[in-house]
Amino acid sequence: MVSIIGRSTTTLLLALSTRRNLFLSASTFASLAVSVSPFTAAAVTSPSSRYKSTLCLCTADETTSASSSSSCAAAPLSTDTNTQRTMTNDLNTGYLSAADAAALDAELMSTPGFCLEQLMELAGLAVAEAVYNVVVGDAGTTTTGEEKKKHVLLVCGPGNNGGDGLVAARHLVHFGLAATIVYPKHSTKPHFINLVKQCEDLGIPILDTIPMEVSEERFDGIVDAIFGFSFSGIPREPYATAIANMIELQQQHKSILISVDVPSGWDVNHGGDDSTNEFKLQSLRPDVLISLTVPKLFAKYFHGRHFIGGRFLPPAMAEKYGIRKTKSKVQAATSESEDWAAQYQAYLEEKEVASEVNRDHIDLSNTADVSETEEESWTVQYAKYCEEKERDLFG
Ligand SMILES: NC(=O)C1=CN([C@@H]2O[C@H](COP(=O)(O)OP(=O)(O)OC[C@H]3O[C@@H](n4cnc5c(N)ncnc54)[C@H](O)[C@@H]3O)[C@@H](O)[C@H]2O)[C@@H](O)CC1
Ligand SMILES: [K+]
Repeated sequence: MVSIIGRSTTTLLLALSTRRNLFLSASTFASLAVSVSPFTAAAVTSPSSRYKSTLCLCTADETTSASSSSSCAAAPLSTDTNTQRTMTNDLNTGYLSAADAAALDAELMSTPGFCLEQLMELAGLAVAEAVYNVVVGDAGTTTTGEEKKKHVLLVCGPGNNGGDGLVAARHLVHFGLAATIVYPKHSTKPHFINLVKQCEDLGIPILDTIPMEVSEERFDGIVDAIFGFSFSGIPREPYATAIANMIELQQQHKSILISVDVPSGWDVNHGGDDSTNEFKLQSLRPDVLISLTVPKLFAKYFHGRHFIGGRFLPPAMAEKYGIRKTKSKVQAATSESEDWAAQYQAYLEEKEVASEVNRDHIDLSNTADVSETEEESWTVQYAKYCEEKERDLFG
C-alpha cells in the first residue's frame, strides 16, 4: 500500500506539474497521500507483515510472561510461568503489574526521551487500528455509498487512558468511521484541551453521558477508555454509571466492547474475576482488549481477542524490565483501504490516457484544423475534470 501510494503520488505530481489550473501543491499531495492511508504507522509493503511494527493480535493464553529479572529496584516485576503456545513471530510480550507499568511509563519518558504526547499518539493510533480491525473487519473495507458508516462510541476517563480514547477517535474518523465521544470530566491540561479541539474540528460530538435511549444511535463498537493502569478501588461517579451503561449497550445492542489497556473497574493486578475484586459482580466483560506496550497482570484472566499496541520499548529497557523476547501468534491487525488504492490507480490510468489524447489534440491543433478557442476550452475542461475527480478521491 505504502509503495503504491508513493509511486502513484509521484506519478500524479509529475503529471500535474505539466498541467495548468490544478491547485494541489506537492506538500498538500504528500499529506493527502498520508492522510487517506488509514494506517500510516505501518511502513511496510507486504500485507502479512503490514502491522507487525505497531500491533499484534493474540489470545490471552498465547501471550507469555515477564520474567523476574528486573533490575528496577523501585518496582519489582512479577513472575509468571505460563507456557508458550502457537508461535509464528518474535515479539516482546509479557505481563506487568500496575507498579511496573507506571515505572516503565515514567522511564520511557526519561531515558529514551519519549514525551507523553508522542506516546499517547502512538497508543491512540494503535487503538484506532485495532478498533478498525474489529468493527470494520479484516477485509478492511469501509462502508461506502448509501451504506451506513460504522459508528464507534469512545468513553473517555479523566487520565491518560481517556487521552488514548480521544486520539483514537480522531484517527477513526480519518479511517472513514463515525465517532462519538463521551468525556464526562474534561482535563484542563493543555494537551488534552488540544485533543478535544482536534476532535471538535472533525465534527465529532463530545457528550457528558452515554446516550441510552433506544431510539438513539446504535454503536457498532464501544471503546472503554475510562481507566488504565492507575485505577484502584471501586469506580466513583460519574464513571460507575458510564461503566454500567457500557455493559447495558453491549448486552442490549450487541455492540462490541473494546477495552483500552485495562477493562475499566478491573483490578490491574488481579483482574475482573478474582475474588479480591469487590467490583466483580458489576464488572465489564469486554469482547476485545488492547494492551498498550505490554499486557498487565490481569490479562491472564481475559479471554477474548487481545491486541497489543503502542510497542515502543527499546531492547535495553525490555531487558531491564525482564520483558523477555517471546513468541506469540500474530495475525495481520488491519488492512488498508484497497478501495481507495484501486480508485486512485484507475484515476491515474485514466489520466495517463487523457494526457495522450491531449497531446494528439494539440498536435491536431497545430495543423490549424482545430481553433485556438477550442484547444483552450478542452484544456480548461480537462483541468476542471481533474479537479473534480481529485476532490472526489481526497474529500
Ligand atoms: N507507556 C504506556 O503504556 C502508555 C500509556 N498510556 C495510557 O495511560 C494510562 C495510564 O494513565 P494514567 O496514569 O493517567 O491513569 P488512568 O488513565 O489509568 O486513570 C487515572 C485517573 O483515574 C482516576 N481514578 C483512579 N481510580 C479511580 C476510581 N476508583 N474512581 C474514579 N476515578 C479514579 C484518577 O484520579 C485519575 O484521574 C495507561 O493505562 C494507558 O492507557 C498512553 O497514553 C501513553 C503510553
Ligand atoms: K480502559
